[in-house]
Amino acid sequence: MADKKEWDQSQLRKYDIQLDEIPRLSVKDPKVDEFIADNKPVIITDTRLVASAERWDLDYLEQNMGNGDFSVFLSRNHKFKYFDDKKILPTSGDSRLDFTPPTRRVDMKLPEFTRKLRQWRRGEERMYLQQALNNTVGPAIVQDFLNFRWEWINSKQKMHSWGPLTSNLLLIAMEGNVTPCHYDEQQNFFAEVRGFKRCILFPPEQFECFYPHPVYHPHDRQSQVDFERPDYTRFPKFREARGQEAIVGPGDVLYIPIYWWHHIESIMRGGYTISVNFWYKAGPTGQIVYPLKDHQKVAIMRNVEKMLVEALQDPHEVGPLLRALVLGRYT
Ligand SMILES: CCC[C@@H](CC(=O)O)C(=O)C(=O)O
Ligand SMILES: [Zn+2]
Repeated sequence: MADKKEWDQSQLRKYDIQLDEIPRLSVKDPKVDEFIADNKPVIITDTRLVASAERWDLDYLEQNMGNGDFSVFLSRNHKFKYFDDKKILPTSGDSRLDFTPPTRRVDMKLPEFTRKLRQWRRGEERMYLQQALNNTVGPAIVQDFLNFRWEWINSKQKMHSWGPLTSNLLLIAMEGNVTPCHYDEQQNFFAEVRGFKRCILFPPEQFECFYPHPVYHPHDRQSQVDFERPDYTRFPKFREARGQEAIVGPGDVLYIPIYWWHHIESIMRGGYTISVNFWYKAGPTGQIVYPLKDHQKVAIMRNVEKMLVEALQDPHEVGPLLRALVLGRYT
């Protein structure tokens, strides 16, 4: 008898997007390495990568996380759209450059976070704990962390010539929380410890469907498209987006390839979720091979944008200059 499904479609938010399935492969399947080598998403089951965290729940974390401060983001809705506060320009009087942060970050001790989580009432700000695991956590958690299956993940890092591990983020989300569509410039092994998260991914070649904010903007790398209410007038190519989705559950590891767009939501009415990600810098480019890969073109576009903003100083001159350069000449 197939085990009862642990979630149903009513717990997923409704989007008008064409979606296929992300393949699920056992860690023993050699095809796993083909997917990683091809920078294609895959869910890897039975890795035991974070098995030592299986006992992590709010009580255990409360008792063992130590007395450090943890970064908790607060949002007045269910979206936690990342922004880089180092890119927020001083108020310039030019309203086009003004930025209103959609969330705010506070420091919390873990007992305060778990208490607020238990006492949360609709209408209150939602919370999302996002904290790099470091040595300020308690000794039991350090032990669990050291007991991650580092030999497996290190072998993947080596086999695929990735760069160094940059961080492991501990993610504790409330049910229904959404991290809107964005890409990262790092390879990511995304490990689900508790609860269920729906992950929707799109390849870098669909860049034109997602209209990311400009590189100088605090929302750099984040899509401007609101999946719940897409503005097809401003973002017509969003209709052409075609993604792959999967629901990750405890013990699943999702490979999110560098530069791939991803939207991740903790399913509604599924309780809080706990995830740990493993971000790696890209490996060395080595010999440039043509035709260029799509993510390389994204990197080139980023460099052109950065150079032009630097050279022109006024970001509003970038559009007109690029139009003058392209229209009637490269079109
Ligand atoms: C801050 C990182 C959040 C995470 C998505 C999620 O689990 O909500 C993600 O985007 C990633 O691991 O790259
Ligand atoms: Zn991400």
